[in-house]
Formats: sequence, structure tokens, C-alpha cells
Amino acid sequence: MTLSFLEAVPFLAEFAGATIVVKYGGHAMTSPELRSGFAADMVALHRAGLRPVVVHGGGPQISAMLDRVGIASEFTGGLRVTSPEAMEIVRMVLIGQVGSDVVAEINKQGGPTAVGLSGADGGLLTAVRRPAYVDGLPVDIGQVGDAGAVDPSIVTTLLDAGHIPVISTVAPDADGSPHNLNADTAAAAVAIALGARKLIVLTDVAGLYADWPDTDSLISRLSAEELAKLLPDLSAGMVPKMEACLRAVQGGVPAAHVVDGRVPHSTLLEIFTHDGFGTMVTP
Ligand SMILES: Nc1ncnc2c1ncn2[C@@H]1O[C@H](COP(=O)(O)OP(=O)(O)O)[C@@H](O)[C@H]1O
Ligand SMILES: CC(=O)N[C@@H](CCC(=O)OP(=O)(O)O)C(=O)O
Repeated sequence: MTLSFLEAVPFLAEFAGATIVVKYGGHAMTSPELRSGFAADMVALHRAGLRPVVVHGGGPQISAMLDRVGIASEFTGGLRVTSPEAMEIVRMVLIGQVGSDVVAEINKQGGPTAVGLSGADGGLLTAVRRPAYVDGLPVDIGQVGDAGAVDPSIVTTLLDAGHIPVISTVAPDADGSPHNLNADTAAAAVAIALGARKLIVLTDVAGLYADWPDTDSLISRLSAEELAKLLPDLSAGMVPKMEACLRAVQGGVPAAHVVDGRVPHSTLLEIFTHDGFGTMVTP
């Protein structure tokens, strides 16, 4: 797929001034080319008059660091079981490493500057501890939270000042204790609170497959109702991702997309082409 200026013109008008929340998954940032390409796309969106907000993940990067320091880690229902020791690593990797790398990469482009924040900054996110669900039953997975209250005013302030906000999904609960939020879940909550026009989730597959791993079964478009029916049969990383898309469109975001972040300019292709890219979920 290619980007054509003539094809893009109507979309430039349609999305002028629109807030777009882009969830940048840990699997879509695994090479220097992917990281600089992503940063260039965020700057391009900003220069085109949109208001991009980045919510980043870092699951593989957290797993690598937990491995290095010898802390065992496992996922239940697509969520990391997070002990107090693991929480320290999650915080260090998401805020100190991945988030600050994304900010630096955007700033290297020499355009609008990025500003990194975590859930604590400006009271952006308050976590509510949550279990995972296995066969419909709740299982305690430690310091893992859902996005409870969201106060997007610090993000709006940064957008109004011409910055690209970059959000790391670590947030305190009501008592101030840090929690690990799945980045897809947090991105949906932020998109709803900001009244975003789109949530775009970048990952390492072409989109949602009806019959994973059959690559002929890519779904290009589905409604919230159709997605709700599919959800119980989904596995692994796709569960929080598709739950997030469902939550976003049910919360007033007009469209949520899962796109392949390994493809150069996938975000721009999604926004500025007729056919779009990946899987689109609509209300
Ligand atoms: N139905 C499905 N369609 C697409 N991918 C799926 C599906 N079921 C499971 N997956 C897996 O989910 C992965 C994406 O989730 P995850 O690894 O958490 O990515 P990220 O780090 O980008 O959040 C894909 O690489 C794929 O292996
Ligand atoms: C609770 C939970 O699972 N948190 C995630 C947070 C990072 C994340 O979501 O990263 P990706 O988007 O790259 O998967 C984790 O610890 O891996």
C-alpha cells in the first residue's frame, strides 16, 4: 500500500484538529527502524494538524528485564502476574526505559517535542486493582490495575501547548500504591476520556484473525456486537487488545483499529487511505 497526496486530502480535512490515541505495542518497537519510523509518523500527524497522543506498551521489554534480574514472570488471561518485586521492574522499564526512549526518538525528529508522563503525573490515571478471569472465574494476579478514574486535563494542556504526550501505563491506586496497567486497556480509557476520534493499536500482526493462526482469516471490519461475540474465543495478547477496542467504541470513540506496526507508516495508511489498514471496530 502507498500513500497518495490526492487520496489523503479529504482525510486531512476530516481529521484536522482531531485527537488520535495511538497505542504503541512492545512488539512494534523491536528495531531501530521501527522506532524511528513510528516517531516520524507521530510528528507527521502533528504537522498535518492532528493531535496524536501515544500510549506505549513494553511487555517484551519488561519480560527481558525480569529475566535478566532473575524474577519469574507469567501471564494469566493476557495480563502479567505482578508481584511487588516485578512491579518495581515494570515501573523502571516502562517509565525509565521505554517511555523515555519513545520521547527521545520523537524529539530527534526535530519537530514538535514529546513529553513523557505516567499515570501519576497530573493525576492522569487512578488504578483499580483487578483480577484476571480464567474460565470465567477471577484469579488474583497481584498489583495489576484497570484504569479507574481518568483525568485527561494534563494531556489536553500538553496538546494545547503543541506537544506530543507519551503515556506510560503505570498508575497509583487510590492509596498511592503503584499498579501495572495493560497498555491496551489504558489506551482505551485515555481515548474515551479525551473524546478521541480514533484509537489505533499497533502490534505485530496484520489485525484480528477470526481463526488464528490461519492468515486467510483476517477481519477487516467488525461491529462492537460482532466483536463481543468473538471475545470469549480469543487467546493471549489479543484478549486485552480487543477488549480495549470494544471498550473504546462503547465509550464513544467512533472507531478503534488494530494495525500492523511492523509495516512502515501503518498509522498514516490507516488514517489517510480509503481502504484503511488492519482491523476496524465500529460501534
Ligand atoms: N485471533 C488473533 N488474531 C491475531 N493475533 C492473535 C490472535 N490470537 C492471538 N494472537 C497473538 O496476539 C499477539 C499480539 O498480542 P501481544 O503479543 O500482546 O502484542 P503487543 O505487544 O503488540 O501488545 C500476536 O502477535 C499473535 O501472536
Ligand atoms: C498487566 C499487564 O499485563 N501489563 C503489561 C504492561 C505493558 C504492556 O501492556 O505492553 P504491550 O502493549 O507491549 O503488551 C505488562 O506487564 O506486560
